[in-house]
Amino acid sequence: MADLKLTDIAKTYGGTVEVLKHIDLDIKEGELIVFVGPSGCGKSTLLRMIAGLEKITSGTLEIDGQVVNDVPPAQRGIAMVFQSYALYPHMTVRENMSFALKLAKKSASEIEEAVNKAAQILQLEEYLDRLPKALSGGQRQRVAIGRSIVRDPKVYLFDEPLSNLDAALRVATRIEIAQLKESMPESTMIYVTHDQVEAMTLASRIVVLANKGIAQVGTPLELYERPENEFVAQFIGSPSMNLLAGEIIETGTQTVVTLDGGGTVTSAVPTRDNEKGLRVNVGVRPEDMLETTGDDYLFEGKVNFTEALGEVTLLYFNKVGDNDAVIGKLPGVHAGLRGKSVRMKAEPEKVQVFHNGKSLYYR
Ligand SMILES: Nc1ncnc2c1ncn2[C@@H]1O[C@H](COP(=O)(O)OP(=O)(O)OP(=O)(O)O)[C@@H](O)[C@H]1O
Repeated sequence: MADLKLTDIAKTYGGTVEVLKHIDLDIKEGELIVFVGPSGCGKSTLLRMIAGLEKITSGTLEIDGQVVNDVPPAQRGIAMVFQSYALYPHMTVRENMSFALKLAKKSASEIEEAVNKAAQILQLEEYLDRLPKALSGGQRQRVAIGRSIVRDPKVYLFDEPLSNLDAALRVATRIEIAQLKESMPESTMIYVTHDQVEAMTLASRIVVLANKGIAQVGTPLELYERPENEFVAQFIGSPSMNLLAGEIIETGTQTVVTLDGGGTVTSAVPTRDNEKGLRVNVGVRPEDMLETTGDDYLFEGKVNFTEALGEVTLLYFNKVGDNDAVIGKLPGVHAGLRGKSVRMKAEPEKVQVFHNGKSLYYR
């Protein structure tokens, strides 16, 4: 299938509205790359430039080593699946899936073979003679994916394909997409989503877009465990990672930080001698905060509010200085902690250290 290489790509609308700049990205055959980022950060724009539906303002896009900036969409070997399925309502599932192949003047037997194969992969065999209106939302989305599969594209592009589905169907269709990817290990896929769980579960690598550029590229666990900057730290994971301001008091293979709120914490992020005294933000995820009665706490605060979600309880503490309110997430039910003062600690491996917004882990 295909490798993609994006080099210094930029997009400006109407000569003045700069949306993306300096986008460098290597995508290898067989990867499922997910673009995430805040609303308006340019995810769809980047996908549409790859598809050829939007002009690339500057930079180069290569597919399998060939620069395709000026190659029309139909000749790029790309298939795009949209959030609105865009099925032809008066055509059956079979006709919808055959349409592009008919246009491409394929023979009847070739079309039949391709449609039957796609229908089998997507478990649509029993619906082939139905009209779209007689299908559920999830089935319609499968037909939309089927229309791409029959064309045997080099690259699949998905623009929020599940966002019109209800919660249960989203989960079921997400798993189907994951299985579809497993059944086509060599196909390259790029997937835009707002949904963190989709990003974490589907991606071989996630690209976080923010401030017109790439904030970080990495595997889901790299982004979760070692975010490069505070933006990614707080964008990935829910509730967001807590950031607590403090000062480095011990450097070395482990770093000790005293926090403005009174606590102390050890991080497995190493620091250099000359970084003693540096002002930093310590980052700890709510799920990595552990209750303690000892003196080795990083944070002590009154629980203002609790939310019991069944499997976990969220604890909402006071704000500490300029930072956001601290949130803890304890397994089980702890509604009784409301109004109490609680100490929280964290294991050194789970503690990030940021200076000027960037993780010291990556120097
Ligand atoms: N044709 C256009 N002319 C001018 N600006 C545009 C045009 N299309 C998109 N934009 C702007 O480009 C920016 C990026 O839009 P884009 O749709 O790529 O973002 P997105 O990350 O996909 O957003 P969302 O998550 O909300 O779908 C937005 O600020 C948008 O207003």
